[in-house]
Amino acid sequence: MFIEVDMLCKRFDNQSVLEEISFSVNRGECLGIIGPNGSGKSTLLKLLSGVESATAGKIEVNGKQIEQYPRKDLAKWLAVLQQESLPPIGFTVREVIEMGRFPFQNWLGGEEEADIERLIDSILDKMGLNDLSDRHLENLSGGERQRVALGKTMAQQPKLLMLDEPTTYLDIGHQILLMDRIREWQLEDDLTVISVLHDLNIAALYCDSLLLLHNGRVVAAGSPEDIIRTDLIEEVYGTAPIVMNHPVYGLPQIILQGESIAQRTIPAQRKVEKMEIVQ
Ligand SMILES: Nc1ncnc2c1ncn2[C@@H]1O[C@H](COP(=O)(O)OP(=O)(O)OP(=O)(O)O)[C@@H](O)[C@H]1O
Repeated sequence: MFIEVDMLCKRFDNQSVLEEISFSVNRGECLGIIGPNGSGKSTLLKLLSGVESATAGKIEVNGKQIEQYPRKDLAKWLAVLQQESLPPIGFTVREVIEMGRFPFQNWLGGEEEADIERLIDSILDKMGLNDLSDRHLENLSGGERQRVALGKTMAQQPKLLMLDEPTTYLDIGHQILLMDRIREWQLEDDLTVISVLHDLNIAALYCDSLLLLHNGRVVAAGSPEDIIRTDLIEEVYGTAPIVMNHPVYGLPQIILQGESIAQRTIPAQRKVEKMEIVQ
């Protein structure tokens, strides 16, 4: 077992934000953390990445508690892709990606320049950033910046990647591109991935397992088929989507329903009285 979380609790002042969270993640697995706004997803990610410390409970990585790893060691195998984690201004795409190597360098540099060049070139290639490599970050679109941010974490060559809502602000093309690159990287390098995701359809398509949080507690954990169910989603999100199997991949996908939509004037030939719900 690569990561083992046991009875984790987090309180801020007197408010309990996470209660008795337990789960495990295998090496090379992608775990999606889902749940409504304020359910504790980002806080859980901060505890897992060592940014915040837990009030109670423990997190073990490879049999050792996360607090026992020196900061510098953590930075060598754990990368976190956060919203807006890029430097503000004045750096080119290539320079930012090179910054991913910082945890491995001493004050003299300390890495073979040719090796680093080769690594950065391959990342620029993989992320489709070749034509942008000399452009300044501040002149890029949101989707391009997010690709650079992922490139920077790739340069770090971590064993464990954590992502906080990586597809927010991205159009569907860039969402798929980003998730595909992460998935390929996961499979090629046996990378373990833990990602907070809002989009349940993306979560079902790209995650091996899901952890559903509500009010700081784990409501359910399991495969996408176990978790993306109308009853569970309604209990937690307060809206009941239709769940269907993806026609190509067979994975569960949700289709939203809303009261006011039913009241719209919809041509008779397009209306269906009742939809069969696939569970
Ligand atoms: N530093 C803090 N001090 C006090 N309360 C906090 C702090 N950080 C988070 N919280 C509270 O903890 C709860 C969970 O927040 P968190 O950001 O983890 O939720 P989330 O599931 O990631 O939400 P969202 O989907 O809206 O981003 C919220 O009620 C939030 O106000």
